[in-house]
Amino acid sequence: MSSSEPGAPAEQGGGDAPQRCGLIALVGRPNVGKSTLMNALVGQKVSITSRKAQTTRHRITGIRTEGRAQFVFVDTPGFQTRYQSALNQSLNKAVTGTISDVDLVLFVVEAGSFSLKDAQVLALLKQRIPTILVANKLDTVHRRSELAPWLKSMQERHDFAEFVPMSAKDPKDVARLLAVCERYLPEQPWWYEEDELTDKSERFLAAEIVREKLFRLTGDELPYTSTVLIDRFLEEPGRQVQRMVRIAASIVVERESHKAMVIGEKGERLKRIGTEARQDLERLLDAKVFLELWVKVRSGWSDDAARLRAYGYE
Ligand SMILES: Nc1nc2c(ncn2[C@@H]2O[C@H](COP(=O)(O)OP(=O)(O)OP(=O)(O)O)[C@@H](O)[C@H]2O)c(=O)[nH]1
Repeated sequence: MSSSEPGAPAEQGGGDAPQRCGLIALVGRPNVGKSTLMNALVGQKVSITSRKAQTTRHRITGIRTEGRAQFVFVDTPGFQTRYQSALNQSLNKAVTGTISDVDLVLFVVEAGSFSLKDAQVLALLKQRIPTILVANKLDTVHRRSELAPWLKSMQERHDFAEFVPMSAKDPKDVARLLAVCERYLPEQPWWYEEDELTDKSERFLAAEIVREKLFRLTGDELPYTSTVLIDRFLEEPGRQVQRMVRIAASIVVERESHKAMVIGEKGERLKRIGTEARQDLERLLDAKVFLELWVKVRSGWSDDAARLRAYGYE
C-alpha cells in the first residue's frame, strides 16, 4: 500500500531549493498513537519556542528541521470526545479554531478501524485544509487484504489528500510520512533557527507538560481555568556529562475542592502528574530532572486581568 501523489512537487534537501516551513496538527481520538507518532516525527531533540508572531495561537509541541524543510508541529490540547459537557464543547470550538489555520492536518486512526469517537474528531476537521489519513498501527493488522476496502470506505467519509498506512514504531514509515508532509509545507523562510532552544522556551515547555498531565489525569473534573506556573527553573552549572535541571512549579486552582481533586487520595494523583511530567521532561530536555509540584488556591484568579498578564496570558 503506498500513498498517492499530491499536486505539489517533492522537494529534495539541500541545494538551492527554496525553504519550506509550515504548521502541522496531529489529531485523532485517544490511544491511536498520536504521542508516539509525534515523538517519532520530531526526533530525539525537541525544540520549543514560546511566543513567536506566527504562532501565538498555537501550542508548539515540536520542530523538526530536515534538509530545506522546517516542520512545526502544533498541539490540539482540548480535542476531547469522551465527555460532552458544555466546557468540552467550547474547548472543541477552540481547537477547531486552532486547526483552521494550519497548513496540514494528520488525522490519525488505527488501520482498519473507524469508531464513533474517530467520527466525532473527523467531524471537526475542515474540508479545505489538506488532511492526510494516517492509518497507524499497521503492524497489528494481520489481514492486509482487508485494508483496501477499508481505505476506500475512508475516502468516502472525507476528501483526504493522501493515505499513509504505517506504524509509528517503524522509523522507515516515519521518514516516509515526513517526506509526504514536506510537499504540503508552503515555500517560505524558516521561522526558527535550525537548532533553537532557549531557556525561556524550556520553562514554557515545562509548564505546558505539567499542564497537559494535570488535565489528562483529572479528566473532565477540573475547570479549564486552572493553570501551571514555573516558580524556579535552575540548571546545575558545569555538568558536562548529563544536564541536571531543577524545576519547581505551582498548579494554580480556583477552589479548595479543586486542590483536593488535583492532589487525589493520599496524594496519589499529584504524584502521578509529577512522575509523568518528569519523565516527559527528561526526554524532551535531555536532562536529569528534579520536579517539585505545589498546588495553590487563588480564588477568582482567572478574572483578574492584571494577574493574568503577570502569568503570561494576554
Ligand atoms: N503496535 C503498535 N502500537 C502502537 C503504535 N503506535 C502507538 N502504539 C501504542 O498505542 C498506545 C497509545 O499510543 P499513544 O501514543 O499514547 O496514543 P495517543 O493517541 O497519544 O493517546 P492519547 O494520549 O490518549 O490521546 C501505546 O501503547 C503505544 O505504544 C504502532 O504503530 N503499533
